[in-house]
Amino acid sequence: MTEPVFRLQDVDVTVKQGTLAATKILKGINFDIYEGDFITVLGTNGAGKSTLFNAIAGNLQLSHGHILHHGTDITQKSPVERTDYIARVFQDPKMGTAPRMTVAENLLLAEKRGAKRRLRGRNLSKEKLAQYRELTQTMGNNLDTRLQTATGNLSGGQRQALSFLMATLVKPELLLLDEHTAALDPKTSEQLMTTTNQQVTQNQLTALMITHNLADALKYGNRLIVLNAGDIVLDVRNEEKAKLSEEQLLKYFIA
Ligand SMILES: Nc1ncnc2c1ncn2[C@@H]1O[C@H](COP(=O)(O)OP(=O)(O)OP(=O)(O)O)[C@@H](O)[C@H]1O
Repeated sequence: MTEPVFRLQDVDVTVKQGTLAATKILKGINFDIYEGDFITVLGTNGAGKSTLFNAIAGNLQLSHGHILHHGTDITQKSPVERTDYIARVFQDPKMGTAPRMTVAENLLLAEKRGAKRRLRGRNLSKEKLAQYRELTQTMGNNLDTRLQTATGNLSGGQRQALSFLMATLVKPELLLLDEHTAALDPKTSEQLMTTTNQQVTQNQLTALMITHNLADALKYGNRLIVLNAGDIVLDVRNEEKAKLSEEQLLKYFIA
């Protein structure tokens, strides 16, 4: 197998809250992420899924272990430095977009990822708007008709679709999807999940997607992991993943 894009080596994350004793949330995680992997991430509440994302994105310090990016140790790199190659979409539609800026302005800002971020003026050329219209049409939820609307006035589904586009406009080396459809109604959630799958597979994105939906975890991606009490207890790919059933997965959710 080729070299992983990201490698987690013996990763522990320990947190201390106030006077309480320190708690180890991630326990000796060893995990390789390969280019083109689309990994669904399952686990009970509190298993450590978001903590895993926070560790990868640099929002939480490791108490032990290393994170490598193409073999280079990035353990001490800040979250901002890591945004050059890691993008994230959160569960909350309010995160990830600037509410007072229009859809088009948010997209323009997203284009600056990895480069100077300052938005010089807000002059969007006709060509740029046409390009954004085409791009937003791919989400199939009328976002293309709201390019000049302030993001704060969008529906939750449109705002999540915009967050997804912003995270992927400049292709990240790793896309972290943190239950990004969970706050949406069933129909909108399914629609965003379908377009997510299309975009991830068509653009050969490398992605981790946390979900509590067993059917989605089985249906999407080439690989599936289950976290339990801070450790990866199942890691399957391709044929092995295709053979898994919801019943087999349910075993991991019984205390
Ligand atoms: N910064 C922190 N400080 C203290 N405790 C934390 C911190 N981050 C996470 N925890 C605790 O670590 C445990 C794992 O949390 P985490 O959010 O990673 O779980 P999760 O698997 O994403 O759960 P859920 O499915 O409910 O979102 C929880 O008990 C949580 O309270």
